[in-house]
Amino acid sequence: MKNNARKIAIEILELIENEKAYSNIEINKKVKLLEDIREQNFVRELVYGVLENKLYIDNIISQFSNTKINKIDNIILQILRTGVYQIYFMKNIPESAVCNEAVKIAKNKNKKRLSGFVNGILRNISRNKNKEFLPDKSTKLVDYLSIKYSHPKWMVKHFIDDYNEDFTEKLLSFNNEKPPLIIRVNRLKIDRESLMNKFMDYNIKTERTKYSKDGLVVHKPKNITGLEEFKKGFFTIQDESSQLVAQIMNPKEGSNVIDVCSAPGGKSTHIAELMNNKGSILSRDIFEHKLNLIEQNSKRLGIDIINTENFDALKFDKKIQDSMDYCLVDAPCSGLGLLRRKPDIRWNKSKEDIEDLSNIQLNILEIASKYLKKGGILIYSTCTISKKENIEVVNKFLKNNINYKLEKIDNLYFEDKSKLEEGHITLLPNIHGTDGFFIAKIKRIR
Ligand SMILES: C[S@@+](CC[C@H](N)C(=O)[O-])C[C@H]1O[C@@H](n2cnc3c(N)ncnc32)[C@H](O)[C@@H]1O
Repeated sequence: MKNNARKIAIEILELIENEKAYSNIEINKKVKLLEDIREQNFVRELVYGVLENKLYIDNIISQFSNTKINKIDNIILQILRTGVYQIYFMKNIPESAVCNEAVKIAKNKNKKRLSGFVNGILRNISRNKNKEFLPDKSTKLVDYLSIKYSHPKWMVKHFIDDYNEDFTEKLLSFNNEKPPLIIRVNRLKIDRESLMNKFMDYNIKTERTKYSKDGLVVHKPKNITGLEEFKKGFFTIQDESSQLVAQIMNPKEGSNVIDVCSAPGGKSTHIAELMNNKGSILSRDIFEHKLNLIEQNSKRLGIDIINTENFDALKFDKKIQDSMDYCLVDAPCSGLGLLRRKPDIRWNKSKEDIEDLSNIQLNILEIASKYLKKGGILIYSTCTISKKENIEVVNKFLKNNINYKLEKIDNLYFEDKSKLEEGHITLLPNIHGTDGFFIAKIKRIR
């Protein structure tokens, strides 16, 4: 069983749990061991399926195991989780095959002693697979939502506090759906309609995005980064909500722009495209190695107005004070708007992170604002829907800085017109169908 898809998925899950490895990086590394594309997709489905349904799956295992979940040997636990996922969510796989394969993997992993435990539990679960074992919804709502949709309890409470119970249930359910693939058309090289036609030549159907003027939804994507059009820089993979940041900034050709947290360059390169590659963009990040990604992306997209620099946004840089027409703070954040694309975030963030991050965000915003000229535009964005990291940061900033005010957003279609008037929008996954995002447009008035 050298390159067995189930075994590879189990090894990836073990690395994610024990070493906090990133699912997308580990999957991309390990699926290369499998030649068959269907086998590769099976690994993806198992890893993401288990990560998205971990609490639900563990709750089932705990009904049949005398050993507590946190006392079960880690490899055995991953074998059980992938087994339960297949039994409950992949109904076309025969359950006997699921149990037999799980036992074989346990033996192969030198856990022969525990293979009987695996066999007993999975066979028992398979006999009872129509039961859900959920807490009572009316008396234990947070526990119910946490287990049913597999989000940690603190996160469920956090969403209920920020929004409400009904919204939270819809959001959690949406976070377990498969996200679509969205791309951004590079206007420097091609227009949206022409790129749609090129995709048609490959029999790939695309559709214009609802909010972004540069976006396309790609239906049934097949290895699109292998296409000549990608290599030639005709498009970038980027969610629709993230595309709205540069769109709302709406920078003029020839401007001076700074992006203080810019890697891997998704928004810096979009800003350059909107500026018709004329002007100057200073793209900074605290991680030197990530700056290479911005350079690679710029080269592919035909952009030469971006200069990268390794610089800590928490440090003030006097020499560029009052010099920028536009400034972007795409701040480090909890990522709670990305739970559909990155289920690992559910398990590696804590409530305390939100408090810590909101302090960092405010500090970065305060410092970055000093780089703007009078009349300049400051965009603050995050990929979270947590109010503490979003509007509350902006309000604190405005309270301390009377020379800045929120500015009306006048170049975007958005259902809630009052938010456009106020100068900030929040994209909510279950309402707008995008990743969760917050974008505020602030102007330096004095
Ligand atoms: C949300 S990501 C930026 C994504 C990027 N704007 C894009 O569109 O591709 C936040 C970035 O902030 C960087 N970062 C975190 N702390 C920082 C700091 N103190 N100074 C500068 N960059 C920082 C991270 O390395 C990360 O690349």
